[in-house]
Amino acid sequence: MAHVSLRNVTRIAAGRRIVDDVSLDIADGSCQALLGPSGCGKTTLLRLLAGFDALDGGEIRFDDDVVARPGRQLEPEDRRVGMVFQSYALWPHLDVAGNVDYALRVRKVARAERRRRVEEALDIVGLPGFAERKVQNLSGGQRQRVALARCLAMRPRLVLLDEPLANLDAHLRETMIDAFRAFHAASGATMIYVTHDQAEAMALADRIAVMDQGRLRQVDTPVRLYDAPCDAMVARFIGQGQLVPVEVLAPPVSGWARVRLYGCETLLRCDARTASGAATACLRPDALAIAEPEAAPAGVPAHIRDVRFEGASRLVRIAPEAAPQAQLVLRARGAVPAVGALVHVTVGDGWILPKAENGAIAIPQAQAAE
Ligand SMILES: Nc1ncnc2c1ncn2[C@@H]1O[C@H](COP(=O)(O)OP(=O)(O)OP(=O)(O)O)[C@@H](O)[C@H]1O
Repeated sequence: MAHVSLRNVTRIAAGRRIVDDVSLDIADGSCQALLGPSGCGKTTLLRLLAGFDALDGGEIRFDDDVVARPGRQLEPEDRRVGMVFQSYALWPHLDVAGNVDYALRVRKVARAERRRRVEEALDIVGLPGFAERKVQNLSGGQRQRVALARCLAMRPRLVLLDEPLANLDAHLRETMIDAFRAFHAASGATMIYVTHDQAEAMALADRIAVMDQGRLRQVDTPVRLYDAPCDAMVARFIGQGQLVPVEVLAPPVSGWARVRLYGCETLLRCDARTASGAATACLRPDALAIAEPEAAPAGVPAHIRDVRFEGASRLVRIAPEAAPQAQLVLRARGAVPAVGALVHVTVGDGWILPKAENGAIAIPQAQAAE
């Protein structure tokens, strides 16, 4: 286990700051996700942690050890870091036990201890009895479990995972999330999990760091990220957030402010520093609902533009009467009036984005997991 600390970490490539002044504390034994769109710098940050790339500025520490700073670079093999990649990186000519055992043999761990660790690791990842199977005959999910077992057997203090489920189909991904949780519980290692899939990050991580263009936008618990995004990028990226203009009518009371939204008054959650005046709110499809027709008209009058059947629910696109160009999406559970019908849309929940201070984005930098 290790407490990981990054201070002003910067990596420059081809004249660009592809990791730009990243500071982050990751608590001992926690699972930290790095989440962001393609090209935002997550893999580069992971490579800096592993020691595959050198940084151009800042410092990385594992507990009290400085493992990287400009001019000092601890070799990857001396960092006690385990890696799990989307490509599995298994030896095709070895059987399952041979793969799990390989690095232990290189490190000259005693035979009895090796056998015990391999057996234990295969049990934890759900592959008991697979020791003598050839890896070529395993499915993608089983191969990834072997890669996890190999990592577990090494007892690393830090495990770096780079999109480990990207090659698996949706159903397998679900079951593998349980395997990762078991892995994390059994190893007690600090985990840093890179993904562009927010559902994966939410299901696994204690904390999520959202990255964009080399920088951290928000570091928070999954619940806080969903409920209180710090800016427009995070709001849109997480949970299909939709940004709408509102007018805050009065200063907030106990975290709620009265706002005017498309001509209707409603209450939205907000930061205590929210001021009256123009603001932007984040509304999620699940928090909007079509009012019952027999109820007294309340909510935002809007026309139904489009309905998409999704099995358990319908995704409904609406255009507010007060701003027909603005389209909002809501998720409805029951029957939906026909396209073109006028309905009233109620807002069950919404969040007013904090204002940027002095042109900079107000980033909540939550401390490492308690
Ligand atoms: N050695 C390099 N030289 C030049 N540019 C690089 C180098 N390595 C990465 N980049 C660029 O830096 C940016 C960040 O790359 P990185 O692979 O870290 O992103 P990512 O968030 O992991 O993306 P993905 O999810 O697509 O893997 C990209 O624009 C990439 O093209």
